[in-house]
Amino acid sequence: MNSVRAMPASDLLLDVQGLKTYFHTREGVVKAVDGISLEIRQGEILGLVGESGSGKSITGFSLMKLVDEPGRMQADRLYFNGLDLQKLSPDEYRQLRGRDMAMIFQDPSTTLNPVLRIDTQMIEAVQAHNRVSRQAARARSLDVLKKVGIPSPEERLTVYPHHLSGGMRQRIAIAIALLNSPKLIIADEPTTALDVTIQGQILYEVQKLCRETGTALIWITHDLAIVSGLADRIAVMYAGRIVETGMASQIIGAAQHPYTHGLISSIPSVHTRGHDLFQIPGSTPSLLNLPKGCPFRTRCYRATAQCELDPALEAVAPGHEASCWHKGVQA
Ligand SMILES: Nc1ncnc2c1ncn2[C@@H]1O[C@H](COP(=O)(O)OP(=O)(O)OP(=O)(O)O)[C@@H](O)[C@H]1O
Repeated sequence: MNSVRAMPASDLLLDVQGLKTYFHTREGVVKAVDGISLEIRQGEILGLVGESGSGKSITGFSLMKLVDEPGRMQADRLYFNGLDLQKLSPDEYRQLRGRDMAMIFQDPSTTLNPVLRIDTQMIEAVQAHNRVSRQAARARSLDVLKKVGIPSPEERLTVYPHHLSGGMRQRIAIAIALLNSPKLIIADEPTTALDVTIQGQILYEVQKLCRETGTALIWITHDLAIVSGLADRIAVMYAGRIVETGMASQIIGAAQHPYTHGLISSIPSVHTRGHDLFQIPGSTPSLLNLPKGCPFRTRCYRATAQCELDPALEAVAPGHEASCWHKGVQA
């Protein structure tokens, strides 16, 4: 490998500084990810939250180096497990994917090949990264299927994806992500299309497995409620930027950014039952035409003329940062 392996600093697994992914389109430059920084420790669970179009999926795809043309990605620093990801060859990146970092997509058919039986796909996924026999790869597949709560796993192994329900297909896709015990899993809203009860079960099982194996997890969602009980830390994204980040308790209990206040107020609770739910006024601005300064200012109840200048992401408490000129807990 021609990549630089730095001395792994403590238990830091992912160190991203100034990540930008821009799409150069006919209409102009879409700044889908605009200079974000993320640090993830081994075994840590991070919730990446924001409305549709805020750049969450593109952040995940960028880390996996799966951004298609016309997307261009660059970073000031992009280290994973001591490896400088920007120095990896396409082949080295391919080796890393599925072995050390894996992604669970919104739609399981992104992972599953419709014309191959589940056992063929799982055995191939194990053998792509390990010199083991078919028998050993099959045993590993069976073991992981049991871990993700698949009933009658022996039978499921012998079927094609279309014989399974949507929930079952997503569990298989999750099992494939877990097959090679990666150090990091990026889950991109994998439960959104599923029934709420199944969503809860899958979420609980993935979290439990990650805790057991020390796997770090980035759970991407538009639903702050989902990650509030699951994540160690939460990063809130808006218009391609991280606008607030902190421990889950800091975000839920002492949010500083008006956008985070809005997301929290939108969470249904027993108190809102039968009442209209709060909605953040307006909609996400086009990334082609963002307002000058703070991108949230056109929808913000605290906006002043000062917000026409860019606010920096600043510490408000140890491990808690927000980018707002008028940061503070909700009155
Ligand atoms: N190939 C592309 N060309 C141009 N713009 C793109 C492309 N792919 C994504 N984008 C834009 O990048 C922005 C961020 O998209 P992204 O999918 O990351 O949002 P998201 O927060 O994950 O939303 P969702 O929850 O709807 O998936 C959007 O404005 C999207 O239109």
